[in-house]
Amino acid sequence: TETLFTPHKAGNIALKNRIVMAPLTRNRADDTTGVVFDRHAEYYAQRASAGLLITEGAQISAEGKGYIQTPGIHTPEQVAAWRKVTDAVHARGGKIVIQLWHVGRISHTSLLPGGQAPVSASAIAAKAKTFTHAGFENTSEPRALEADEIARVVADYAHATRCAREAGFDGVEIHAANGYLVEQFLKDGSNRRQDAYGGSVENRARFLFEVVDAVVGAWDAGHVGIRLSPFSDVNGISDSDPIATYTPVIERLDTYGLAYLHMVEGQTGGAREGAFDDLRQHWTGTYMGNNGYDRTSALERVEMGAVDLVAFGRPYIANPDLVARLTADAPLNAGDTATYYGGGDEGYTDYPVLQTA
Ligand SMILES: C=C(C(=O)O)c1ccccc1
Repeated sequence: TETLFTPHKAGNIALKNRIVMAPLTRNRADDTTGVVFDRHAEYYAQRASAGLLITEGAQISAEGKGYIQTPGIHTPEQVAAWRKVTDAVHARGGKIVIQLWHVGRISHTSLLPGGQAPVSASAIAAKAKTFTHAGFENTSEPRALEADEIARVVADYAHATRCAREAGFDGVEIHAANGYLVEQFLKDGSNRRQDAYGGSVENRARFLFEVVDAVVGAWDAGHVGIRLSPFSDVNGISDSDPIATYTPVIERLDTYGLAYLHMVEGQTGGAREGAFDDLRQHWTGTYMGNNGYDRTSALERVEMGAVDLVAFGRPYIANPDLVARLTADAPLNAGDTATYYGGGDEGYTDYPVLQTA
């Protein structure tokens, strides 16, 4: 039978086990250039025993940046820096994809070129905060993208995909979750457009599918995953009927033959709530479940076929050798929340591995 520790092929990506490192923003990249450092190669390589690593969100453009010290995947310097990470992970037999991120309105004028306003589906400010040089601040009032600007944003996703391929990644994950740009179009609480990108579910999903078409077109479906969070209201996002919105979206995504669907099962990093198992029925490809998994629930949901892969977030911050610990049913290190975001090696590359007897 399939267990947490048996191999699995997710699209074109062969995984040695079902354990995935979920995307985790850690705010340790160079804030001016968006490049990652040697410590990033060490951090990801330490965790290479995972079946799949998903990097922290990496912005696809300067406009897509929403927090201090998050990395980019859209300039030659960023590509060269990420190359060291993929080489280090591959040298340890690991597989790694990069999460393509555009924050939309979850940003601040101080983080954007020329102090410009963040962009979104509509000019509706999020009830959310972000990390700026002044601390934790309210996100800025966004402007609505003009219809004729959308093609440029979609092209930025394709460009970032080509950069990811050049940097040696095994694939990309489209960040379509957690209240960022794609969800700002898809969910009805943040999209009041009167054009072809607003109103009906089909119109609100138009941007999502233009992004999927562009990313798949820049590589191929088997190297592209997508992350959704239908039931999360993180970052001030909301949808009045997630089942009505996401059922047709997932049915149509299923026709692409993507590498995987990564589902945040409930509130991001919170309650496991919402009918995610109903939505799963519309997906025939590889399904990656995330949110609050522990060893027992991971083993159970893989063995009953509820999920194919399990993405662990916080456990991977403090346990580089999570696979060994889950295999041995060993205790896990607790994470130090004070060093989750920002800083250097402390609380990043210095967590201890299990001492084998
Ligand atoms: C990229 C994030 C997400 O997807 O929620 C994120 C950003 C900042 C802090 C935590 C998480």
